[in-house]
Amino acid sequence: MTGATAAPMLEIDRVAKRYGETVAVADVSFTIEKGEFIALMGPSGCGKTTTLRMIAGLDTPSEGEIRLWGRRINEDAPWEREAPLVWQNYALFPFLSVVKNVEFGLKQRGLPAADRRRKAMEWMERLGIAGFADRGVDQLSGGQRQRVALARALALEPEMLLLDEPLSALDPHLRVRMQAELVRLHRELGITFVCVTHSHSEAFAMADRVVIMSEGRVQQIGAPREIYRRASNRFVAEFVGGNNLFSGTASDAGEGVVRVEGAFGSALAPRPSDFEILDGQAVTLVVAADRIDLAPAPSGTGNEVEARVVTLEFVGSSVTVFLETAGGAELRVQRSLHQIENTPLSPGQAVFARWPQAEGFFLPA
Ligand SMILES: Nc1ncnc2c1ncn2[C@@H]1O[C@H](COP(=O)(O)OP(=O)(O)OP(=O)(O)O)[C@@H](O)[C@H]1O
Repeated sequence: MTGATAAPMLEIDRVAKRYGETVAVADVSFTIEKGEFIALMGPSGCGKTTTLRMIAGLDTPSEGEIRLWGRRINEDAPWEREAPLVWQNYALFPFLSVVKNVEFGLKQRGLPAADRRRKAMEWMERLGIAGFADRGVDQLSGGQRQRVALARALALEPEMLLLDEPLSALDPHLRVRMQAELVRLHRELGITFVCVTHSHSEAFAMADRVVIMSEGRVQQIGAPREIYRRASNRFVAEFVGGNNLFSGTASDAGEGVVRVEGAFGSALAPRPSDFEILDGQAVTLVVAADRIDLAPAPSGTGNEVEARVVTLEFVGSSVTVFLETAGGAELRVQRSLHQIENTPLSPGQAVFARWPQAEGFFLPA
């Protein structure tokens, strides 16, 4: 459409979806700009698939409005929207060959046979599956099937591609490769991607912005780094993982600095600019586990907490050190395997956990 000057590509405006008594989506608003890669992420049942289905036109909102380039599309049927959904492999037609699967949408659109074959082959070449054109889809691996599903959707040249857990059926090794492939395709094609996932690593590795949902509501929207480094509430801080949430009592430490004292020990952190913290108020200080250092002796500078190593957890080349502070609070620190090898730690060992003042931030009450 013309005339709509700065309207975002897609607007989800106070959308709710109820199925009888069940509230699948309570109140969701966010916008998507053309060319973005958006990930909808949250725990099972938070309403992310329902949100995607409403964007696709497979479900109609009970309340609110969905606008594409400023135009309400609540009542538009899926085929009236330039947004084919790539579901997982089960959505491929097992009785059709690979090329017929890829051609399917083009045939529905009435494209002549020669044109749709040419277009299908182009996309299959691009996705590295042209060699399987005449195979049945049940003779393909998970990754190949995922490529067929992608080729089928992309052949329609959508403005926006909606992906529901596109990588969940793949083994971990293949998942990482397909993840890189999706990022590459997104960059090359300039199409807007909206992807539902419950996987942190997928969302944070692929998306420009992540929408974190819980119980049918948006908890935070932001670039992956922003969400990791500045969770806006307790749910997000806990959900993204890797954070310490220290409870304590606040007191003024002068010059834009707040002191927090609690079972974890005592620490200073910058006073937040967007909400107030009063003396004596109960607060939660967040410090990312990978921003804390461990040392055998106190240095006498910065935030320092005495603690004892409880256990170590090794996942790949990353090590999480679980500690207990002198006051009995839990503390976790993330190290690389390399760091642990250089400075071995063992359960029961006494250490000093330290972090720069600026690394801590407060959650709003
Ligand atoms: N057709 C339906 N009828 C009744 N309830 C539904 C329907 N679809 C979804 N729900 C409910 O709405 C809530 C949100 O579902 P939704 O599928 O959107 O969650 P999700 O975040 O995608 O979860 P998952 O990661 O498990 O797929 C759930 O409690 C679900 O049981």
